[in-house]
Amino acid sequence: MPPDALALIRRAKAEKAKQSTADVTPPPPLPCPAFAKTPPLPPPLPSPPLVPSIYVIPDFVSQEDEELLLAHIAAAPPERWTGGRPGRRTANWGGLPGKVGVVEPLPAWISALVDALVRSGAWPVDVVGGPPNHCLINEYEAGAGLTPHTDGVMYAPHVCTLSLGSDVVLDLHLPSAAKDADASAQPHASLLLRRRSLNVYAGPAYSELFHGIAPRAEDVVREGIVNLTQDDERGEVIPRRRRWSIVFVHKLGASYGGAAA
Ligand SMILES: O=C(O)CCC(=O)C(=O)O
Ligand SMILES: [Fe+2]
Repeated sequence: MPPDALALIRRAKAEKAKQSTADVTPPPPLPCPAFAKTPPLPPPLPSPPLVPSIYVIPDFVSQEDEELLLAHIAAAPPERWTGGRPGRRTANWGGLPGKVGVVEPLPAWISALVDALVRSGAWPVDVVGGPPNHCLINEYEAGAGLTPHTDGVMYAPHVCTLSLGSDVVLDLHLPSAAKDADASAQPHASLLLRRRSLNVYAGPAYSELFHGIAPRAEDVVREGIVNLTQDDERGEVIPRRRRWSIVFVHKLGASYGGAAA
């Protein structure tokens, strides 16, 4: 081989090595959202029967913080995500839902949100028995639904859910109706979850009601939605967009890296 061909090969190899080092250099970490103005927990919603202990806090996070949260979600490694259901995929932090021992602490950007939940009163650590130790993120394609379900006995009966990216109507079903219901069944009551709002449900609302999302391209602001305010225009049609929900729970008997207590 002529000497200049050898030199060319060496240079190409060196370039390739440089390139692969560049590929594995991680991008600079995204800043944590500030959550500077999270509003306090309002009184529970005035309830029809069997919908006590439900709160919806509008504008829980600012637009800037929503953008940062979505950037963090977009930066999550693909292996975090599990799919399978049409139109929805989920990612978990703090160990897998079925594993009682929490095998990882929450990352800084999620911990910052946990601190905001505790500060605002939405997560009463003493009542729940500890801070949130598991975080689940759902990503819904526009119009996708969620079968009515309860979150189960593995968690303390207190959940906070932050809605991002789109407004959606969440339906609440009585257990008797929910047993055979699909997501499109007539609900007992509904909540309008605006983007950036926080939804809290606890106690009987956690244990006794099923919650689900009907698959549909748009929601209509209507009676039967129990958290409407004077500002919500009755009859307004709200097209669904891609939506993310960040769900915080406290897995019972869990400890970082340890076995079940
Ligand atoms: O997306 C939502 O608001 C509800 C999510 C939910 O119920 C769940 O992940 O268990
Ligand atoms: Fe749920």
